[in-house]
Amino acid sequence: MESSLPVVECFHSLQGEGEHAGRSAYFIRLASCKVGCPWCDTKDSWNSELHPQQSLIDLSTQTAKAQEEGAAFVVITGGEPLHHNLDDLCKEIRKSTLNLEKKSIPIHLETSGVDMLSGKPDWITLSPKRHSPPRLDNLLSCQELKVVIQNAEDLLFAKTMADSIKNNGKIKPQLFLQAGWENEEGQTLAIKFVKNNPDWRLSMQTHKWLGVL
Ligand SMILES: C[S@@+](CC[C@H](N)C(=O)[O-])C[C@H]1O[C@@H](n2cnc3c(N)ncnc32)[C@H](O)[C@@H]1O
Ligand SMILES: Nc1nc2[nH]cc(C(=O)O)c2c(=O)[nH]1
Ligand code: SF4
Ligand SMILES: [Mg+2]
Repeated sequence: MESSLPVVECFHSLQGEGEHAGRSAYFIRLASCKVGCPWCDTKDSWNSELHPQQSLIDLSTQTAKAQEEGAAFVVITGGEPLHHNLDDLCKEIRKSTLNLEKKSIPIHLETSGVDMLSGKPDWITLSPKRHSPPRLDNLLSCQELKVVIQNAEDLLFAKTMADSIKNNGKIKPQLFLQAGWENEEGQTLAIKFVKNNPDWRLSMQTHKWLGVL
């Protein structure tokens, strides 16, 4: 049982990436990541000791306030959020955001998928990493697969991940390539691949282009 979690930041913005890009979302960025991607854009989140603990009640109250202000869903990200057990956080969020129709705010999760799933998210964005591949059960339960492309090996890895889902899974996630930020090679490779492979779409980090959080 967790009553608090280390938090880097919480903010209300637009989802910048993937299928839900452009929609109003409240972000909870949990600290801690041991996956160690060399090009990670949130390295400040890795060491959880640098970030204060916030109570689950505070996090869910903030989420309920954001919902009142228009957030269509909450995104739990990090760091690597599944380094923590998310059951209690998600329970609190569901309780605080329950409306008269007995519906709670949808909970979206951004994860590399290296740890066991928790929290029963409504939407899982799985961004698998070549040097630290995801658990197969996570791969088979995601709604979107979003592979960051820095070089040609990453494209082969993206295809391998999609094939594993096709060969083992029942659900068919939307497939995205996301070019490494400020990586021209990644961008060129991703655009060419998507042009030739209509099952795949390009995910832009639109918030970075716009200069917002
Ligand atoms: C910072 S991660 C946090 C969630 C989780 N640790 C993960 O990797 O999915 C959020 C998203 O940003 C992506 N990302 C991180 N650094 C990036 C970069 N330099 N360029 C493009 N995407 C990046 C990740 O692959 C992931 O999809
Ligand atoms: N606007 C915005 N959209 C995002 N989608 C995923 C993000 C993340 O860091 O997980 C992110 C982020 O940091 N900002
Ligand atoms: S798994 Fe996510 S947070 Fe961790 S290093 Fe990789 S991109 Fe960064
Ligand atoms: Mg981000």
